[in-house]
Amino acid sequence: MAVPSDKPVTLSLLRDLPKIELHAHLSGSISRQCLHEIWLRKREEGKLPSNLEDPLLAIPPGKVDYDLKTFFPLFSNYIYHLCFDASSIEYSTRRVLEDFRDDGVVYLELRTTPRTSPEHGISKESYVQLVLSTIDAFNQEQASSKQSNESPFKSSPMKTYLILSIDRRNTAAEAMEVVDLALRYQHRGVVGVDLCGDPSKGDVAIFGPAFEKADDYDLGITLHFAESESVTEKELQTLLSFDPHRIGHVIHLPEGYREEIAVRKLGLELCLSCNVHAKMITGGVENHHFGYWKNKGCPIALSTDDVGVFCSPLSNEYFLAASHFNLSFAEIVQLCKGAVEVIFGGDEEKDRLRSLYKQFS
Ligand SMILES: CNc1ncnc2c1ncn2[C@@H]1O[C@H](COP(=O)(O)O)[C@@H](O)[C@H]1O
Repeated sequence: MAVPSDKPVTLSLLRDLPKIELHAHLSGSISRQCLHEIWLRKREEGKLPSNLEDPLLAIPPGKVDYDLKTFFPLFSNYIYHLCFDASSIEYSTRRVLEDFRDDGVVYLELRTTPRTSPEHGISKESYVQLVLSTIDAFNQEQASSKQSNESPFKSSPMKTYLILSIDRRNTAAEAMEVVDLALRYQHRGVVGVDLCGDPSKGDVAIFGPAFEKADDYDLGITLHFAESESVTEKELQTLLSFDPHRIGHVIHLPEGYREEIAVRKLGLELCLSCNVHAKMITGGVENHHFGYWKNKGCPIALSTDDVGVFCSPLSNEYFLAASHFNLSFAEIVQLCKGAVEVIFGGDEEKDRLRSLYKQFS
């Protein structure tokens, strides 16, 4: 039965709406509550690095005003000191998956930067294996579990895939290592590679060979693009020369780039709350460049970026878009349908998602 698409757009309707999340960083998606639980457990086991503050104090609930200067150190100075061994990486990954599923996400591309924790026997490869085995187990449970009847929409299990991130501080060799890992685990659900990290760091030109290889072997390519005001045209040209399928944030664009992006019909991963709270844009949601892009023909995937830090689940991102840009439910569904076309998970997944959205008249 078709669901009428003129329903009033409420947050609860948007929670039930089957959603696609394409831009979510694993470590940034861990809730404070989950970090707190890990902290308690590590303290009990006597494994807590000395003086590591309780997450509920270090990242106080309700605090979302992290800007680009205070945001990146959260990971290297704090979160990675809590999630450093197999049990904490597995536990946090699972909780992240549950949070997305509980918010009505039916297709998730989670991204993470392979990292090492030598004292705990974690190499970049075993880190990727740990995350993938947690995703595998979750995907299997999902496939075999009964879906809730409470939702007004025909529900579907959440299916998760992995994107491996190259950090802008990586060397060319480290970037190539990420691509090689992505290729080695393509058969286990790694679908793409990303370029992320502090936009004030590094020279992206050194990553050319890594992205060329990713492209040669049909990995999806997504790049953080024009995140900071200091971005140069040279950098944007270099990034476009990597032939990305999707780009994230897409904020500080010099003249001419909008047209180029529209001609290429690149998938845009737009993160409203993150950009507002981190002051990456001037003003509030109503000033977000989603307003510019919404009718320009590029598929848009509204995304959370780091829901653990900015505290706005995907349903809320859709709600913000609907309320600030006056979108009807039919327009929201249309937005979701657009995102289907730029997923990296292959034709079978696209068919599953297309048929899911067919229920809306
Ligand atoms: C403003 N938004 C952003 N811009 C750029 N990079 C970001 C980001 N949010 C997160 N990351 C990248 O993701 C890592 C944490 O997750 P993983 O350990 O990889 O799972 C951060 O260290 C940063 O490099």
